[in-house]
Amino acid sequence: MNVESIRLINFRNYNSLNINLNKRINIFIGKNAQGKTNLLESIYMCATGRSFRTNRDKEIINFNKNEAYIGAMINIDNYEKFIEIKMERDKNKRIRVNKTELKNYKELYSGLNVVIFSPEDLKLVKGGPQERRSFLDMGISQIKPVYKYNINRYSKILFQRNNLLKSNKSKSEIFSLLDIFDVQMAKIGTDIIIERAKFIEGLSDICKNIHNITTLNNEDLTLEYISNVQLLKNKTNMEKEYLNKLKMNFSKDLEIGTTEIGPHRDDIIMYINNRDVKTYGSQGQQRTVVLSIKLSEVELIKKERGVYPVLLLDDVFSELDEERRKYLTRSFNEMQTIITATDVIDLEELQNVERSIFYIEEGKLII
Ligand SMILES: Nc1ncnc2c1ncn2[C@@H]1O[C@H](COP(=O)(O)OP(=O)(O)OP(=O)(O)O)[C@@H](O)[C@H]1O
Repeated sequence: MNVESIRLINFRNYNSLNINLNKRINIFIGKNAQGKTNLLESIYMCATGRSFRTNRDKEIINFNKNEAYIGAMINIDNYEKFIEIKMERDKNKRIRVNKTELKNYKELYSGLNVVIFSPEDLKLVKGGPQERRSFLDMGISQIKPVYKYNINRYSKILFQRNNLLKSNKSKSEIFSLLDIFDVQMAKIGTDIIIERAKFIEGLSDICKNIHNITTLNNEDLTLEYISNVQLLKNKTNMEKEYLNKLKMNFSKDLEIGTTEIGPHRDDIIMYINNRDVKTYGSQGQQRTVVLSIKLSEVELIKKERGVYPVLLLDDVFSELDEERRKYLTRSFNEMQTIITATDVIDLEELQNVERSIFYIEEGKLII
């Protein structure tokens, strides 16, 4: 799986860019604020349909323009696919796959899997639960299109349910009107929780090994998935329990004007040697945990899809010590890797692997 070429028009600080990527290693070098992360962002968008930096597409359009375009030729199992995204101010973006426009831009399943690793990912450990849920959602959606569909439906129902809770209708009227939402919520929410638990279980197994290696057997990393709906083997029973919990919590939900029960409150706890990393981990330990999780995601995608994803590394080399840098470098032996850095980087472990080096200045390629 690889990105063959990318074309950007009025995308952030790129007025116009056409670039053919190497199947293996691509290194983009440039000073700060020249457009390196912007380029990774455009590739990420072709894979997932959205940015990893913002939910507001208009931020992506060049300051002085009204529309932006990304076109990427991708190769999946030797089959080429052309993904195009067009963004206009005050309009929803439009996405085309092989020249056919999607009815809904939220339905993009490009088949291109990407894993991004950047210094910002420290939020995965240090940030709030929202960061970890978003990691789960982006990760699972790339492997399972139906999950993405369920997440969109769940968000809509949650929004409607919360609006009803805040409305000035009588308590009994709200209670009876909620029924239709609750049944759907319990059904879709159960599917979401089951998928998340499966994902964490798979990730956790791989993570244990990888983290053992990245810490020279010093640390035992475990990931625990937390939900306020109990995970049961029998899906029908789980849905029933979930529905029951929603009903039991009705008075409290009404009082606070929002829904407390469901996967929108899920979290992941990460432990090193049985201690919560968020609370007790040093900055270096937290960084290594993120590295282990990201590399585990790569392996999980390989396991689920049979091919490696494209790895996007945003300026991470300067943050890692020698040992971890070497480990990371060896891990992208088999996949297309797109790296950004402010200086030339030395990949001595991969001397014989083909690579292209690009220099970026003010949104332009310097030849
Ligand atoms: N919508 C936009 N229109 C034009 N320029 C933009 C837009 N959004 C961001 N930029 C510009 O893009 C540049 C930042 O690009 P980017 O984040 O890719 O930098 P970078 O090369 O990765 O830098 P660093 O090494 O500091 O992370 C900034 O100069 C910023 O002003």
